Amino acid sequence: MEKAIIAKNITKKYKLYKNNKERILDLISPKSYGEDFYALADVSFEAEKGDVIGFLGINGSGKSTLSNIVAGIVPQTSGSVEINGQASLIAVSAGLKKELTGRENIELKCLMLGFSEKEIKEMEPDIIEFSELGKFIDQPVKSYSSGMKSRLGFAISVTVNPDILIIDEALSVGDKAFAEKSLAKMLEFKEMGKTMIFVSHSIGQVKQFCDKVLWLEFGMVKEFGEVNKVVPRYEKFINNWKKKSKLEKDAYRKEAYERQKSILKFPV
Ligand SMILES: Nc1ncnc2c1ncn2[C@@H]1O[C@H](COP(=O)(O)OP(=O)(O)OP(=O)(O)O)[C@@H](O)[C@H]1O
Repeated sequence: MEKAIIAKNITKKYKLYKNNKERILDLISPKSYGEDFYALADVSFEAEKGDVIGFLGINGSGKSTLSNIVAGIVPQTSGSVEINGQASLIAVSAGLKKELTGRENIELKCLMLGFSEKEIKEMEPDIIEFSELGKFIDQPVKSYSSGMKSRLGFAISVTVNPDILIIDEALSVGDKAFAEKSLAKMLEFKEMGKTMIFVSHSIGQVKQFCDKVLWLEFGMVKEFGEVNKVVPRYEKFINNWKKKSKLEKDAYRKEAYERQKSILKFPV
C-alpha cells in the first residue's frame, strides 16, 4: 500500500509563561524562563493512500496541534512528517487574512498553493458559489462570522482538489444545511479515494465517515486502529470521564503527564 502520510515521533513543546515579564525575559535573557508544556509527546501514525482517519480525544488532547503540524501550518519541535501529495487544511479561519476580502483571500491562498492567475480565475466562481457568501465575498474577512469564515475556508479547500484533506472542526460551525453539503462533498472525496484527516468532537460523524481513528490523550497516542475497534472503547472512556469529579480528573491528568515525562526521556 502506498503511504500518504508518515508522522514519526512528533513532539510539540510550548512555553507557558506566568506573565508578559517572564515572556520578555525568556526572549532577551540567556537564562530560560517559563514552564515547558508538551502538547504532543512522541506521536507517530501512518495513513495509507485513501485512508480516512478521525482524530478523537477530549479537549486539549492535541488534535488541532497535530493536524496543523501535518498540514505544515505549525512546525513540530521534533520528529518528522512525510507527506505524499499536496495537503490542504480546512480549519476555521486557518490561513485567512483578516484585512483582506473573501475574494482576495481566495486569490492569495490559491497563489500560495501554486496555482496560476488563469487557474485561479477559473476556480473562483466555484469557490464563491460553494461558500454561499454572495455579495459578502467582497467584504473584509474580519467582518465575517465564524460560520462564514469556515464556509470560505471549506469552499477554497475542496475546490482546489487537494490530494490530502485535513478537516478541522469544519462542520461544527455554521448552519445544518451547509454541514450536510460539506459532508456530502467529503463523502464524494472519500469515494474518489482521497486521503483525509477529520478532527471532530462528534463520535457520530467519525463513525459515519472514518475508517480509522487516532485517539489522542494529553498529547500521547492512546490507540490507533480500525474505527469499529477504537470508537467503542473511546465511547466507554468518555462516559466514564464525564462521571469523574474534578479531583478525579486532576489525578488522571497528573498521572498522564507523569507518563508523558517517562516518554520524553530526552526532553527536546
Ligand atoms: N500556542 C500555544 N501556546 C501554548 N499552549 C498551546 C498553544 N496551542 C495549543 N496549546 C495547548 O496545547 C494543548 C493541545 O491543544 P489542541 O488545541 O491541539 O487540543 P485539541 O485536542 O485540538 O483541543 P480541542 O478539542 O479543545 O480543540 C492544549 O493544552 C492547549 O492549551
